[in-house]
Amino acid sequence: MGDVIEVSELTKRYGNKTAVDRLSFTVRPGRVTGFLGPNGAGKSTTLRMILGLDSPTAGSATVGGVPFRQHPRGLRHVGALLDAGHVHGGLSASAHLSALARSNAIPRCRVDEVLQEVGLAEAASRRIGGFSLGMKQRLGIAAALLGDPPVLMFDEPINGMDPEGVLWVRRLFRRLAAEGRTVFLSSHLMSEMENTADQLVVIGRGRLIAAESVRDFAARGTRRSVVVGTPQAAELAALLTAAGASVEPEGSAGAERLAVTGLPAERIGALAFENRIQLAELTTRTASLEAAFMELTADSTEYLAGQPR
Ligand SMILES: Nc1ncnc2c1ncn2[C@@H]1O[C@H](COP(=O)(O)OP(=O)(O)OP(=O)(O)O)[C@@H](O)[C@H]1O
Repeated sequence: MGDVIEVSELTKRYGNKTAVDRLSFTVRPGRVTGFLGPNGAGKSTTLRMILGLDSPTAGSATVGGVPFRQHPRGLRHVGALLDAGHVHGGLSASAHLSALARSNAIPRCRVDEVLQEVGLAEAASRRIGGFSLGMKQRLGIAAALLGDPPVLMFDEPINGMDPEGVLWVRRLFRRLAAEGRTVFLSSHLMSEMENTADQLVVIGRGRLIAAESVRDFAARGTRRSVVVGTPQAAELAALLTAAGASVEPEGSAGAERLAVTGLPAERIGALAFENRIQLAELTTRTASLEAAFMELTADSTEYLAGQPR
């Protein structure tokens, strides 16, 4: 159902500042793709170019093989939330969505459906001016969903949401992807993407840093290790070292936990079993995504501790 978003050698310069630098990546349907980068990395500029709101200095961006501006179906083809604060505060939620529906030839009944969907049915006739940021995000998501589009893009959709809102929006994105849509969302926080996205496009200073699955991205960070708890720590450590693993005691001296790298949990368990060593714990520690992200973008943050770089 979804369409592929294809960004190719996309470049945007403002004067002598290069906001987006020969960026190429593909966003596929049926999964949630996170667009990740520190503040000022060029995410919003890229999204605006995909939507045809900014023209590239060089390169191209297409949705379903065609530049977005050439799609006759507009909101019925790509739904987007760019800046939740950028709505007319004097209108009610329902009037705002009705106007959008009219100008995009979307049936009026969709307005009530999407308000219901985002949990704003009760607030439909209230002025948007009095909405919290979280409510404005929900309204922006409602606008993106209005045309029931196969492609959805959201810029920092989780900003300003309360914990319950975050859980709701995660489920919504996952469902939209499961329906076969293309779902592309930006964030500057790895922690937001960790439980939401399947795929990641990571940029820093306008350049591509990584485009891969969340799992592969995590594997780039700290090496995978296995934590083993046992009352026979010294004995097991000797066996594991002999089998080629590297072993570090965990915590304070005399602790009965070992951090093991270089052998998978199954091998460690088998070795212990064969040698009648009792295990109290055997846990594979997955690399922290946050660590991988910090490591990879360390050179690309625009400002470090308030210092322009
Ligand atoms: N209209 C503009 N004129 C000049 N510079 C701009 C303009 N728009 C963006 N920039 C610059 O381009 C760079 C990328 O900005 P962009 O807003 O795309 O980043 P971002 O990754 O979305 O960051 P944030 O999360 O802070 O919004 C920044 O250095 C920004 O200052």
